[in-house]
Amino acid sequence: MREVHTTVNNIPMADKKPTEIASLGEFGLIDHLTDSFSVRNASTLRGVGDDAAVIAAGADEVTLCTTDLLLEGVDFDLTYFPLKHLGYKAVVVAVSDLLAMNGRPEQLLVSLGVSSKISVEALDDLYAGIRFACEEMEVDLVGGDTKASVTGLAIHVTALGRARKEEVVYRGGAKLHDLICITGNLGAAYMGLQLLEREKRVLRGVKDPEPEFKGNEYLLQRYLKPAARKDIVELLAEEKIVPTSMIDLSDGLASDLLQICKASKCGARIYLDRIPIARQTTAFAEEIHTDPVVAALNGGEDYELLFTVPLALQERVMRMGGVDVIGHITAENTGAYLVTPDGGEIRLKAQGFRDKE
Ligand SMILES: Nc1ncnc2c1ncn2[C@@H]1O[C@H](COP(=O)(O)OP(=O)(O)O)[C@@H](O)[C@H]1O
Ligand SMILES: Cc1ncc(C[n+]2csc(CCOP(=O)(O)OP(=O)(O)O)c2C)c(N)n1
Ligand SMILES: [Mg+2]
Repeated sequence: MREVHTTVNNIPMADKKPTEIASLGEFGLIDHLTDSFSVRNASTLRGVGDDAAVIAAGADEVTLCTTDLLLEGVDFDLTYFPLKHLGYKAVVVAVSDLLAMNGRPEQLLVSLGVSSKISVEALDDLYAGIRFACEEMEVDLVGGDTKASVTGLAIHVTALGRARKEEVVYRGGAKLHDLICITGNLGAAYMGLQLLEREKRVLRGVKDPEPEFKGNEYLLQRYLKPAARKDIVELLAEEKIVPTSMIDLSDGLASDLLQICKASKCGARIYLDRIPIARQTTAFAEEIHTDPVVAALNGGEDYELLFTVPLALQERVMRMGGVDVIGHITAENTGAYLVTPDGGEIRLKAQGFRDKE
């Protein structure tokens, strides 16, 4: 009998074992799946590869579009994640990608996969959080889709925004000697997650569990109710600063800075003692015998902004407040490094949450 040779993306299926997703990693998988697509419409100014897609809307304006999927058991655990907070966070995760393009968020579409164990009251709580986020970030809920789910809860948020064409900031615009700036502090959300997971472990099987969160409230807030930095995008506009590149910190500083380096074809030096880390993050990291810097580099879910500006804008950036300069852009062939206080250099590796999966 003749052997059948089907090919999928040029992989002969009859001769080869199926390729495990883990061998590509998430970013490798996205590239593998999307590489063979070309852009057909002149209105698609930027497709796959940045925080949001950029679509022409008139002569000077663009529409920005991004989508994020949150899955129960993967992105959140309903034993300790209040639904109101979850609704709020789902909006933040999507809106943050529009802000990372220097855009104004305007509309949201929210789709749900709802498992039978979820009550109408629980969904009311989820939507109270979504409503609160819509009011705070001045966005309109304009649609979505609702289905029963046979697995857990799935929340899928698409966010649309707008920007002037020349003000859109891409990942790929960082230039040699630019300053690397970040907002807020890093690693707190990851420590909040560690705290919640610890209390869940300790209190497993206890009838009326009373988790111990005293002194760590800030960590919980950063994990359960992160802020989208719309204030920073507004401040940048007030100061008339258009960053050369920008990304939101969802996957951890190391992984996200490497995305800037890859897209901008550059290297980077960041200084360990300049990475802002909150007191509670350091204290809790010590308590559980982990390194707060590792949490900042690889923890993820901070939803702060990382951007680069020309050296000449240092004073203006510092004047904004809430922004720290943590390093500078170097030539591509010098790689991306973390410089320790004793002058040691550690090569940055993408060890974000997703790369460990
Ligand atoms: N399954 C997919 N099909 C097409 N494009 C995708 C897919 N998954 C992710 N992307 C695109 O790949 C890029 C990187 O995705 P991701 O790292 O999730 O971005 P972000 O962290 O900013 O949300 C984005 O432009 C995103 O739209
Ligand atoms: C139960 C649980 N386990 C692990 C995590 C950690 N976690 C989930 S997503 C994520 C980073 C963001 O990744 P992704 O959803 O791919 O965001 P994107 O880059 O697409 O914006 C992290 C650190 C979590 N929040 N909850
Ligand atoms: Mg992003």
